[in-house]
Amino acid sequence: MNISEVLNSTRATAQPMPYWQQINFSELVASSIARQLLLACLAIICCASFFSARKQAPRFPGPAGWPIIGNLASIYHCHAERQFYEWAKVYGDVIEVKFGPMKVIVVNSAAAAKDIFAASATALSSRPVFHTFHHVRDPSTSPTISSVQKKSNQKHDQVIAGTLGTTIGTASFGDALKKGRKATAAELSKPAVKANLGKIDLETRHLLQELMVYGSEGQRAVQVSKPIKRLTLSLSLSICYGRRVYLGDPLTHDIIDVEDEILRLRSMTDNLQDFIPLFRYWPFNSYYGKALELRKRRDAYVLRLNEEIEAKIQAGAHQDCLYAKNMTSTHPLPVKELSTVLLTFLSGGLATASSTIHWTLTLLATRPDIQDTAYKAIRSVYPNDKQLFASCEQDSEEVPYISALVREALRYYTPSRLALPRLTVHDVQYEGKTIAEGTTVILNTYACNMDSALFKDPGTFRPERWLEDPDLSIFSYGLGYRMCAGYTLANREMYILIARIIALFVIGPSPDTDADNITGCADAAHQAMAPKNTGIYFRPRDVNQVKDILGQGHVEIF
Ligand code: HEM
Repeated sequence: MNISEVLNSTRATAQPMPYWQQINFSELVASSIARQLLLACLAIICCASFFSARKQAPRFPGPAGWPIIGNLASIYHCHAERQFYEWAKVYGDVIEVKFGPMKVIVVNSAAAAKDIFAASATALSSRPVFHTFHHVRDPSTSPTISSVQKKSNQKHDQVIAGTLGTTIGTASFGDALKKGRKATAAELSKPAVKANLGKIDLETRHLLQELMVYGSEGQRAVQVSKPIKRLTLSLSLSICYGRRVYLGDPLTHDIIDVEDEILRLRSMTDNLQDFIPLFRYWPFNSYYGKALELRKRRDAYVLRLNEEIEAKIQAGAHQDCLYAKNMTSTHPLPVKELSTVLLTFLSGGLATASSTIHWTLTLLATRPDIQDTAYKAIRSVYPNDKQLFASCEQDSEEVPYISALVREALRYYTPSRLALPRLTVHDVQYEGKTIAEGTTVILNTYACNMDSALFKDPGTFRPERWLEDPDLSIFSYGLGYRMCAGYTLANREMYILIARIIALFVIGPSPDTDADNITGCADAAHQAMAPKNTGIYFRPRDVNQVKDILGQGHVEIF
């Protein structure tokens, strides 16, 4: 057979068959049955969720949700706090929404927050447990073991929460929490903060020096996000381990980045797999690998910090710090409780205090009028910078306008806009309705801080409101039993830093600076809301005076 014959014979055999002959009836029947079965299953799931939603009539009003996903489509990856705030205008202060199949109560007004979180404080003393943060399916029993999961030989019942230590803010109610809270509260009390004023002095001087150097004495805009985070991290580490951190050290960046990513995994509105199990089996889902990697990196630096300080203590070369105090105490905390306290310090204020400082500087950059008022207020109390810097050792805040400015920044920007979710351990009654035991409750701190029944013109940034009425409530630190434990430290740190920056520099915006509390956010769904890192100018009011005052502290920033 020659080539043309071969081609002809192939063509002959490749003649298209009649359509009806091509149909494989057995495959068709099988695939259509499979398709119908799939459709039937979906229909059953939809009906079941629809009817179960109807059967358990919601005790609190709220927007209608979709089957399976509930209201997640309206709050995923966007400003959920704003969406809840808008829904509250339609349905009332306390609303019920669905995160997948899970019922969640969201509290959106100052009055309701006080009634529920303050009046029923012990009933709201726990935190819910989430799949990504607390439990991840054991890979040995999982049908979808990813390569990352296979590689790791750790126990997988807990991922982030099962690191060398756990934090107070994520712990469920129980004896361990009570002990951890007691130990942490002691280290964050007023006297403890007073004992650490010298550390706040040093760390704020360090930041001022960085603003001079990185900003070429006011010639260049400074990307302030990392320097501010370094400050808050270094403060925590010097309190806990007697060691400081520098931006030139990769460890600093590692801790800042890991803690930031961990907070992202804790966002209630950004982790669909926490509420819709189907997403845990989506083959391209990277959350599991991410969670394991973060845990590994966090364990590595906690271990490194512990080993370092132990070696220093043995060599007698350590600074005064919590770790050393515990080791030499007659009644030391057990290792687990100590780890909880240390890790709580490390992660507690890192993002929240940093974003409040960052927002305040962003606002000031766009509001020279507020800068002027603040500068005059400082000068009326401290005629020169030496007096201002020496006042750091004082126990009180002597410039009321600066206290009011920080408070207004906490209110208007509300860095932790949905606080941290709570879990009820008893039924809670509110206006004749019941929030049942075991319900997840969210305090919309943003909505409470924007409540027009409490604040006149809530959408306006106006520090004076706190001078007119110093007893106004603020919700940025949460409320009740699990309220923020670190607010005294955070307030002191922010007051000292902001007063010093305003005294030394004129703050200016870069072209993209956006101080709006919604459009200016770097990430709409982050657990700690920070502004975009657009760059800010810090022009020394008097270069020689700044060098003189900073030179007195001998701060090395590298
Ligand atoms: C501007 C700075 C800060 C803000 C806005 C802030 C905000 C919050 C919020 C909203 C909560 C949840 C409260 C609730 O559930 O009602 C919280 C909890 C907590 N914060 Fe802060 N925080 C800040 C700084 C700090 C600092 C500096 C520390 C410690 C170093 C800290 C330690 C804690 C702890 C331990 C909890 C958990 C309390 C518990 O669950 O019992 N915070 N914070």
